[in-house]
Amino acid sequence: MMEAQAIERDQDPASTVNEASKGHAMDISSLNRGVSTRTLEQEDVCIDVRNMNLFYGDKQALFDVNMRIPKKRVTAFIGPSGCGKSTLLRSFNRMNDLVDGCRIEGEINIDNQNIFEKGMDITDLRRRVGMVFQKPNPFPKSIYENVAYGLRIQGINKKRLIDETVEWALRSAALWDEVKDRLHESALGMSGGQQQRLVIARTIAVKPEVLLLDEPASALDPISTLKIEELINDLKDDFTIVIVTHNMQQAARVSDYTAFMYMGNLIEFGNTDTLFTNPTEKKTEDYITGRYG
Ligand SMILES: Nc1ncnc2c1ncn2[C@@H]1O[C@H](COP(=O)(O)OP(=O)(O)OP(=O)(O)O)[C@@H](O)[C@H]1O
Repeated sequence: MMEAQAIERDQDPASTVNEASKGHAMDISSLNRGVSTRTLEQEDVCIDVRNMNLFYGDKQALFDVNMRIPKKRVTAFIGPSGCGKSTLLRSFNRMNDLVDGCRIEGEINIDNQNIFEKGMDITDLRRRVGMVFQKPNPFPKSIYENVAYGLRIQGINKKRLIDETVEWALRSAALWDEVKDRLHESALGMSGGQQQRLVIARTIAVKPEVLLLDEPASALDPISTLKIEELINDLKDDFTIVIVTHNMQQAARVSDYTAFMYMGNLIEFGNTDTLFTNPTEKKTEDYITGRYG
C-alpha cells in the first residue's frame, strides 16, 4: 500500500504543491509512516553545530547556525532553493574547503571532536563522514572494484577481507541479489537506481559513522526512489543519516527529524511529524503549506 502511494505521489511532480496548496499543514497520516513522539533532547548527539557562519567571498550563506543532529537517526534538511541546505551538509565533511573563497566561523563537533581543529585528518574525516550526491557517480570500474576501492586506498589488500566487505556492503545497500552474478562487469552498465545504491555501498564499505545524502533520489525514477527510501530506513540502525531533499513528502516519509532552513538561517528543527503537522514558526508553516518556496 505504501509503495503504491509513494509511487503515485512521486510520479506527480505537482504533488507537493497540491498538498501544500490546501493551505493546511501536511496530512502526513496518508504517508503511512510510524509516528514518533521522541524529541531531539532525548537523543544522543552525533553532530553538534555551534554558532556557525559561512561566507562565499563577501556573501554570507549561513547565519549563526546552532543545531544538534542525533545519532543513528535520519535528519532531513528542507527549504526553498538557495537557502543553504547543501552548504550546511557539505560543511560536515569539509567539502567546502574545496571552494575558493569559502570561510567558516564557529564549530562543528562530530562525536565531540571539532572538525576544524588544527591537525584534523581530512581524509579520515571524509571516511567517517561519507557523502552521496544527486547524480550517481560510480567509477568506470567493475561493480566489485567500485565497492573495494575505499578499502584498497586504505591499504587493505587481503582478498578474503575485501570479498567479505564487498558482499556485506552490497547486501546492506539492498543490491547483492541483483548483482552477485555480475560483480566483475562494469558498473556503468547498471541502471541509474542501481548505480546510486552501488555508490551507497561504496560509501558504507569503509564503515563511516555518518552518511550525507544530497538529494540522492532526485535524478531517479519513482521505483528507484522508493528503493532508496527503503534503504535509508534500513541503514539508520547503523549510521547517522542526514538528507537534503526538495521533496517535502520524501522528508516526511524518511526522516525522524526535520530542519527547515530559509535564507541561510535555521528556522526550525524538531521531530518530523510535529514539524509537518504543528510547526512552531510561522515561516515553517508558510513553507509547508506552499505559501512560498
Ligand atoms: N560554490 C559556491 N560559490 C558561491 N556561492 C555559492 C556556492 N555554492 C552555493 N552558493 C550560494 O550559497 C547559497 C546557498 O546555496 P546552497 O546550494 O547551499 O542552497 P540549497 O538550499 O542547497 O539550494 P538548492 O535546493 O537549490 O540546491 C546560494 O545563494 C548559492 O548561490
